[in-house]
Amino acid sequence: MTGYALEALGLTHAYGATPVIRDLTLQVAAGARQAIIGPNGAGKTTLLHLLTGFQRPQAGVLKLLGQDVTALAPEARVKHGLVRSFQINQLFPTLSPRNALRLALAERDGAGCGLWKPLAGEAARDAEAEALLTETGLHTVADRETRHLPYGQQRLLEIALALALKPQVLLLDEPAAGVPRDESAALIDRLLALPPSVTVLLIDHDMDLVFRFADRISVLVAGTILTEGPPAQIAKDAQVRAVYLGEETHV
Ligand SMILES: Nc1ncnc2c1ncn2[C@@H]1O[C@H](COP(=O)(O)OP(=O)(O)OP(=O)(O)O)[C@@H](O)[C@H]1O
Repeated sequence: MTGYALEALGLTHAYGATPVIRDLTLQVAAGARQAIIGPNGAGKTTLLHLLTGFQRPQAGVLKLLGQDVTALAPEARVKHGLVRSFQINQLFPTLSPRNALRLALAERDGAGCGLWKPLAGEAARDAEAEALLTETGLHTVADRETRHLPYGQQRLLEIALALALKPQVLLLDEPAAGVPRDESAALIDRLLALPPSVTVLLIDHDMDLVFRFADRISVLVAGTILTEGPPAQIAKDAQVRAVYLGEETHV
């Protein structure tokens, strides 16, 4: 065992003849709060697709808890514990957080349908749903229709749904994007309180969030990791500053 929850070793990916991810190596220690930042077009979305399995690398290996998962389909990676937070447009707008979580938990356990195993494990799942509601602070709005929730709470529900899948590694793709300022502090507090047993890899543009959340930052530029280290080191890195010079975000 290497002590890494997630390892991408020599990943390479091109769209047609254009290489977008170039011999990229990224190692995320078990229990880490690691972030990937990078300017527009650096390859963050492509990397996310390679990690989740929605795209296949042309070269390289992806390991989850030391096990090679490069050939696994997205659903199989989820079963192995690599989970990406759900996207808002995948939420059922008329379901409440409580019912959305119950549904996700039943689906996870293969109890979503089939009359022959009606209430199997239901009480345990209900208790799990309540725990997730409390953990994400959604217990106060547990029975409101999702479409009526403030946007920050909708994004928390995405994270609760991801946690329902019992991730070993949780991938967060811009979890605070579009969340109004007055709601984002509460969202960040919840992210900071995620269970320490879950390794988190955050991919984001939002420097306030990244620098508050991460204990390690990897800087992706032109498809490869330019540099990485603790936030204080990245903040004063001349190369990183040069990459962001002229952009609105300040490192
Ligand atoms: N499906 C595609 N076909 C061809 N080129 C693509 C495709 N998707 C992305 N690209 C190109 O690959 C490069 C990296 O894109 P990607 O979206 O991965 O970067 P990003 O860091 O997520 O960018 P942004 O921060 O702007 O979302 C860009 O030059 C982009 O134009």
